[in-house]
Amino acid sequence: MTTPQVVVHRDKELMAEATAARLITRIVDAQAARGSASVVLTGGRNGNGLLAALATAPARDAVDWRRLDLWWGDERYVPADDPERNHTQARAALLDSVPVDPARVHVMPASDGPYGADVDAAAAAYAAELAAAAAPEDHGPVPRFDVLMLGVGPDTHVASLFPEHPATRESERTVVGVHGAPKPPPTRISLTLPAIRAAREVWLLAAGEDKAGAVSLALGGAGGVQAPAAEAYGRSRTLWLLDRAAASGLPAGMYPRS
Ligand SMILES: O=C1O[C@H](COP(=O)(O)O)[C@@H](O)[C@H](O)[C@H]1O
Repeated sequence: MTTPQVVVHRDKELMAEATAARLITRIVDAQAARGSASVVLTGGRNGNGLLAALATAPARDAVDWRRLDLWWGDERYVPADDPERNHTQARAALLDSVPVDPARVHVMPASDGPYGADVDAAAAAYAAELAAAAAPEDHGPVPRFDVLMLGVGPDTHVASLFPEHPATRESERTVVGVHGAPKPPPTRISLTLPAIRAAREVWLLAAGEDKAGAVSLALGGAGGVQAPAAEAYGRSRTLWLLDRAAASGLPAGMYPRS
């Protein structure tokens, strides 16, 4: 487990811009070191805000978009063109305006796809896709993602792992079908905590007053079943990227204040 580092920005706009700049640097460094990079995207307000900031970032063309694998941390199990899909929102925010290789954009299955209503089969298929992409040096059933991003929900959920939900206890599978999620839509696909922890770096994003309670609970020693965000960490780095409102419940001394 890596100790979380907390970075607090003035507001959500600056947080999105600074995180976009950070992500560009991380991708460019990974491409220089290993030839390609792999990033796991998140949905939600902060995830989409980051992608929109990336789309207009002055340095965005420093990324070789064709040498980038994109995965998702979770997806809503609805039809492929549904506006609720994280993929649909990511396309609008960024993916339709950069030259990504479609074969390297690893979209989670949709409910009108080959698995129909069987979300567990859809989740197993995504797990198989991850396993096929894992190299021997990754030493596990998923690639060693360079950066895995997670929006933190007001209830501390990350990906589609909700507090007290059975998916938070999963210790074997890397991807699960989620039934009865408390936030609509109820049927989802999610990476599990073991898959999340395979990433080199895990970045948790939270902005706004409605996230302050979740941030202080997760960083205040809660367990992963009560507060899934508390147990999302990377092998080399765990970074909490916040705005001042989301950080307002943290004790003095947890991050440098300006
Ligand atoms: O449902 C979801 O919510 C979280 C957080 O969303 P936010 O709008 O409260 O920031 C998101 O990270 C996740 O990917 C998504 O499916």
